Amino acid sequence: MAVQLSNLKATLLEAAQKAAKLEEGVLASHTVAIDYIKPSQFFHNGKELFLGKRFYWKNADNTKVMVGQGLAHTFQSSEPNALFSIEKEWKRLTKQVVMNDNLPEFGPTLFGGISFDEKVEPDSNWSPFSNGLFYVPQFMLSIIEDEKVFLTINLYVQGFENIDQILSKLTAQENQLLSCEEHVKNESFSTTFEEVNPSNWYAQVEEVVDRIQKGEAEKVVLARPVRADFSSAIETATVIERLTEQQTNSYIFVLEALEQCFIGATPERLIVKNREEVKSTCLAGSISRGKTDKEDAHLGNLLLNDEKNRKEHEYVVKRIQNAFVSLCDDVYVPNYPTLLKMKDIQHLYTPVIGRVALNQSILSFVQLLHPTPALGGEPVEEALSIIRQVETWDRGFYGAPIGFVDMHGDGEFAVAIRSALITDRGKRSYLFAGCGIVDSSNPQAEWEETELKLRPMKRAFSGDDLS
Ligand SMILES: C=C(O[C@H]1C=CC=C(C(=O)O)[C@@H]1O)C(=O)O
Ligand SMILES: [Mg+2]
Repeated sequence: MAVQLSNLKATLLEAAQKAAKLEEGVLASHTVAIDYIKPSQFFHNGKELFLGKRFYWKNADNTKVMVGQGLAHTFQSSEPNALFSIEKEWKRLTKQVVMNDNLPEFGPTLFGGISFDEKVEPDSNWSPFSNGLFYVPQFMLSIIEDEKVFLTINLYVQGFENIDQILSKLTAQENQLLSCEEHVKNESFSTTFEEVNPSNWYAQVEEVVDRIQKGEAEKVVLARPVRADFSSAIETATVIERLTEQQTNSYIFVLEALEQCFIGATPERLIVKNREEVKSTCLAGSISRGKTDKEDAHLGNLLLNDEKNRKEHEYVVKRIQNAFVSLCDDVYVPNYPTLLKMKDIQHLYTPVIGRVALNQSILSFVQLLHPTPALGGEPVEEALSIIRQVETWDRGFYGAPIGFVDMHGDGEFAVAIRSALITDRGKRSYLFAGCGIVDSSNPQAEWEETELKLRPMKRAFSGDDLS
């Protein structure tokens, strides 16, 4: 057994004492080092106990995996400015947190995301997510640099009641989560994909190009959904394993909300903050991968020198750079983009690095940066208003920030693209892909670009190679 009961009990009792004194709930957070367990297995082991209350996160440079199960505390907001109220409550909780003192650097973590456009009322598929949904998990597995493995148990404690009963329940749940009885299967799911209104999408791109040419906006990112129906309920852990294997330099994320499951493998970092250092990524401008190294390099060169793609990219660089300048002391941005290559696609890539005052929280960056022109457009309000008029479906959390913040206000958020919403008890899913429309965009080329962007999720769902 990983967690010493007497130690956990001491943490809970201390939190109970504090809660009684403060006359409000206090978060208890207890972390111990444990033996390695495959994170997809840990996720899978919680299916019975915690379905609908789980999350999964792997960062793109493969240095951190976090898997959350169960809810110690939920932050959900349907108000505008969801992040603002969530941050306020998070600060209150972390100020009073009680932790076991052997690993003080691993306090509690808040994981979740916000919707792409809080002015859009969530449709029935997205309503469990509201405008913002964040979890403090009851159990969290953290794997750092592939070797340091920790289990955190969090509990929101309001008084002394039933601590022994709570302890025995936590122990039983912990045993179930760490056991490896039923392995994750790698079965194929017979899948049919159906474009939701394809001909309409061509007309939408034409309309947006036309409106850009008339000067209503400079760039608008237009997206489209694809529906997938599975012959039998899809296994989320299987999809996680395939994405991990196939999208090695992407973030992999899952956020469950009741019966819905949002999942994806995105290459795009919105922001990472580690003490004074903050980094973002400008990712916009795309071309396919070549079949040979020579063809791949040739395509990369075409992309680096393509006027339309450079323009798409430049809007993103300018905006993120300006946002950083407003919050940071020092900002570094290279003069030219380089290439970021994934399995199916290559992108123009420019990192942005800054230094901030220690008391800035990552959430202020999320608030300021989202939506970047890689997902919204330029100018932002004009682009959002065109998206609201032209797209007839709800993006929900697609294209929006997803990630975590720790008790110091540090953390990391990715942009939730290359993603899908699994619904209908695993029998159906909606995949999403978008592309940056500028004055010279061609509907057919943009269609093909979104096809490339859909491939990782299609491959992970169907189990087919698609190469
Ligand atoms: C909107 C998406 O991609 C963005 C990120 C990288 C490249 C993009 C592009 O070239 O259009 C998009 O701005 C998506 O994958 O759904
Ligand atoms: Mg593009």
